[in-house]
Amino acid sequence: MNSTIQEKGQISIHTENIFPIIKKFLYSDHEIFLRELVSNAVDASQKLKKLAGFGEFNGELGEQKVTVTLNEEAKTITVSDRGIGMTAEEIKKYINQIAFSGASEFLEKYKDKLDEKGAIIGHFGLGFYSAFMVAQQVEIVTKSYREGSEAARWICDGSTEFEITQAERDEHGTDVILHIAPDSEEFLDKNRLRAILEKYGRFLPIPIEFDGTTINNTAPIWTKSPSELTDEDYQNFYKELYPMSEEPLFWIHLNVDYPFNLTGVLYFPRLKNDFQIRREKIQLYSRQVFITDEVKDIVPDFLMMLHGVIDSPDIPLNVSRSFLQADSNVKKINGYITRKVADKLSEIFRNDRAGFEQKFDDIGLFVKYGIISDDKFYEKAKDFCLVKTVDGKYFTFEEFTEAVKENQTDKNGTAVWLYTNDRQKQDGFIDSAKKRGYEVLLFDTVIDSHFINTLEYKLEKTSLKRVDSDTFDKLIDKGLNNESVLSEDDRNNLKTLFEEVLDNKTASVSVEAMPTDELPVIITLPEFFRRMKDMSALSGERSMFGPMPDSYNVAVNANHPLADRILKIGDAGEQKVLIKQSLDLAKLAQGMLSGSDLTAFIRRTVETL
Ligand SMILES: Nc1ncnc2c1ncn2[C@@H]1O[C@H](COP(=O)(O)OP(=O)(O)OP(=O)(O)O)[C@@H](O)[C@H]1O
Repeated sequence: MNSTIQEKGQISIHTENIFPIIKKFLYSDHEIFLRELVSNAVDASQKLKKLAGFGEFNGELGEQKVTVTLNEEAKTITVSDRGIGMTAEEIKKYINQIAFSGASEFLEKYKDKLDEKGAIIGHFGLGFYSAFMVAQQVEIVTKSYREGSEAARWICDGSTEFEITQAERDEHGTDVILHIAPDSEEFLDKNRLRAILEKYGRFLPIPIEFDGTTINNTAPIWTKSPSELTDEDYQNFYKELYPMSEEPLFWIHLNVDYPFNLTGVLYFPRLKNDFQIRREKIQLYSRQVFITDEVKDIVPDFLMMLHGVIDSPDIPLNVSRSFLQADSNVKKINGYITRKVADKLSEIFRNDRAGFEQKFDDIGLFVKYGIISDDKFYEKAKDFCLVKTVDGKYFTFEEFTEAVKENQTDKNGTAVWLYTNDRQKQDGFIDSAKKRGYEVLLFDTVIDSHFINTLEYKLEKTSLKRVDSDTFDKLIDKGLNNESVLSEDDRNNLKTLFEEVLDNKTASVSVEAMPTDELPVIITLPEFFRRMKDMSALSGERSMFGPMPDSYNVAVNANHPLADRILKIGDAGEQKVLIKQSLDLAKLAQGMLSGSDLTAFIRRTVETL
């Protein structure tokens, strides 16, 4: 080995010493040094393969792979490739100038954001110099692929001074040797290194060898053409990504190269009702290098319920997250993915309606979330989004509008869609609705209260009412008033009697002429207030609707024989008991009776047996 110093020099950069800043800046993410060095090694290998392909390199290509070696005793980590290598001149140009200026430019640009942890996607742009986050000295031993090149060694200890000497090396390629600093010895651990390599490099296009094994799949399915792939390939890849998950429902292969470059495979997981815990499963890659699985701001919120991989070199990685949302490529990418997802769902809907219905319980949450949050998605989804009745029948919006037009249009020409959010609790109300031939929809997922609002806003002349929000004649008010068998005086009397027993200022009492086969008293929860309450409960906010009192209506059926009996009963005590009993029955039907009220009700009922 020739150790005569050929050149010592000073790297000219503006920042006096950028390394402490690098350390501070990337404090939480030191491990990315390995991603940067391995990516450089992969790039160098691919460049040589390309040159050989063009006929510009006729030497021995050798097995193109990148090897990572850990030497715990010497406290070094070495990244080796058999790529294009560098001449001493190229080291000066690429490492001393480009890499250094790249690093200082990067820091210059983002130093205002030093405290904003994770502000920059994947901390891209730092490249080779990220080695100094963990190394006290970095050594490069390299030989260019060009014929007659001499090997060179570059050493730098993290100051702006470097040294270049001649070196011994038979084959073209580069070794980057990191002499790990005392405060970074955590990286001198085999398992830790393997974990980092698997995280960032599991789909790199050149084999990465570590500790005798290859850690990566060099040709993940998103880099292939859909025509080469079978369903099994997609399913296997899903298992590779998420070994613990259930099988996906279906998938979309993304592949576009104009006006931006993007490939990927997105999977529809079985979501059921738990969309919160399944978020952040999409992995973002840039040319097969893992960047992040926090794709918020890159992918529309509702699409984050999907799983899979997106690979795009056109997503700017060295900008802060707030910039990202405004980036025109990111906007276009969002639009493209949304469109592809909607098209896929539409295709399944058209080609296999039965299969689509079967899957809808799993994807309904996703489709509804999309409809709520994205107008463009709504424009497509309105034709395939389904609503389900309590009898298990599925309808599109248009089909349902048509199905209920005849029987569920009120006197103002508004179609009324009835729904339940709890078929057990609202069983009596559902039953009454069905007796009248009404269809009752089932809206019992976490986002249905938002979905209902969106539907009402989007659909023309349609209102949605929960089955227990009004008495049946008013729920769909067709303007056909039942005759009351009671006089007006009797009705007023009855109202006062009930108000006295009820003794609740937030509830209102009305006496209505209902069919005799309806219950004597019905408690309804007005749609508007109930919805406000539901929404504020869902958002968890203490909004202006904060802890709202239960507002409900008590409707006394004037035509029920009990009404007449109550009025005619001589004994005031007995009258009170009868009113109390009928009120409690109505509360019971609404699930509103509990605690001491329920106990008292049971005692009273037992006494009458
Ligand atoms: N293993 C290597 N073999 C050959 N050349 C290399 C190798 N590593 C680095 N280089 C050269 O050094 C240059 C600077 O590397 P650096 O990682 O700082 O930036 P980059 O790879 O160009 O960009 P990025 O910021 O995306 O990493 C590279 O462009 C390349 O020319």
